[in-house]
Amino acid sequence: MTIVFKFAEFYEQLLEYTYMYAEEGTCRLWMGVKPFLAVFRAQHVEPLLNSTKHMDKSAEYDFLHPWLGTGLLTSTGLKWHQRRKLLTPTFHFKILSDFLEVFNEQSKIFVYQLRNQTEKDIDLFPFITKCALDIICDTAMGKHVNAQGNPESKYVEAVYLMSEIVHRRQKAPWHWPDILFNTIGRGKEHDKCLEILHGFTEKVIQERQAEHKQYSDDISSENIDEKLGKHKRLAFLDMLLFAQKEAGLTFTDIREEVDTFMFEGHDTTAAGMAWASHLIGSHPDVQQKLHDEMDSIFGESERMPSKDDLTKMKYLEYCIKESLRLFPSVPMFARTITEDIEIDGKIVPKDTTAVIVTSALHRDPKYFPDPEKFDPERFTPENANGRHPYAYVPFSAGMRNCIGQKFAMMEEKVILSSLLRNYSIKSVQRRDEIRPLGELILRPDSGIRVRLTARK
Ligand code: HEM
Repeated sequence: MTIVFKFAEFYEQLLEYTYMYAEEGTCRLWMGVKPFLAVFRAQHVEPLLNSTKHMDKSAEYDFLHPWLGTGLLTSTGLKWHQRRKLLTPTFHFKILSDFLEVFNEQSKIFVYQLRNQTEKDIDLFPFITKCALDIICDTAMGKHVNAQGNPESKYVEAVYLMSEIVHRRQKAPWHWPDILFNTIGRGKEHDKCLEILHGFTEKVIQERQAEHKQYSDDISSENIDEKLGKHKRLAFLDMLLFAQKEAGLTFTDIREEVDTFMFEGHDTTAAGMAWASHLIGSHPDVQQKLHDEMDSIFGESERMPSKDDLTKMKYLEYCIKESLRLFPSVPMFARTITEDIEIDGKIVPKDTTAVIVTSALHRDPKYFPDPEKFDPERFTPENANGRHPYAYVPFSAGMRNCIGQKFAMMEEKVILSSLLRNYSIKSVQRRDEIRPLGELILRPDSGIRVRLTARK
């Protein structure tokens, strides 16, 4: 199926085509002279993601290279394998437990910031975003940027501007060549942002490196308490610095991984929490169950959640999963097909870009009857059991799945549970009044407008 693609509103057009070709579960598109295959049925997604061959990211990710280099998200081949092996232990249970402290500290600030925002219509999205940003700065770099208290941060501004510039460039083939991007495009603005972003991470890495050096070379994850002080929490950056010698990481290697975590690790969770708040605030019956769940775990206590408490938040987990079904933070992602592959009985030639459209995939009525309905019960073990494993992939799947998914679920549970323990949420927008913008992340076009009421 060949379709000429307009450039404006890429995501909305793409979704229209997925409705038109719902029967097929795939459709071929052209962006300029470049062919794409959109894939949005579980059976067709499986051979792509469950393969060790089609693991390379498509050329559109190259526009992230100036900022992220070839860190875990954008790298391929041997480099990706080595990095993934190196970084996987970074997400092990013990470290995530340490991060719980950060999530709790930041959620306290988040809830505190909202205390003067009750009984009026507010946009919750910026509050959630800044909280997520503070969390990722602390966990990835061990750096407090205090975005929640200091909205003017140049670094914070640059993170947003850069994501926006990259996304616009991806959609505009006439800005793909560097020469055109730098002359008629936003090349100058891009480079200015880059200077701020790299300047910031470089400074943080240098400071942390100096701290490690101060205690000689024998510092490791085992003796860090003794060397850096009992209360020093480990950040991803510390893990990279520990591994630096053995893995032969250069300063730039470290910077690209830190930048990658900064990019992948906060906008995604912020969008997830914002959409979840909207859906919960639009479904009083669901919210009542959540309040009951929180009350049954915490009673009158104001203590912060422990790991065990988080495990008990089953219904909240179903709500988060159902929100990510309807509004997946990463609404599409792409692979370069590295050798001919058969999908739905047809050969898709090597070098085609396959775009997995999660937003459409997650609305297949075969697996999710009445797909637009927000129904957290879809994710109870009984209801999820036996569902096609590729029908729901908000964190992608296979070897290149999201390395941060446990971190993300934990963060979302901590922040949303704090919100629910302290406030009732009423959405003041209907779902059809919010336009989801399919940029690098799925964002609401005009924020998430709610009215909060204090519960205590
Ligand atoms: C709700 C939150 C999140 C969602 C929905 C999400 C989703 C995804 C998806 C769909 C991919 C695959 C992207 C692609 O193939 O282009 C991915 C990859 C990745 N994510 Fe996440 N993510 C989330 C949170 C996080 C967090 C919190 C971190 C880090 C702290 C993170 C780090 C990464 C990295 C490094 C990759 C690349 C993995 C690789 O290629 O080996 N993500 N994520």
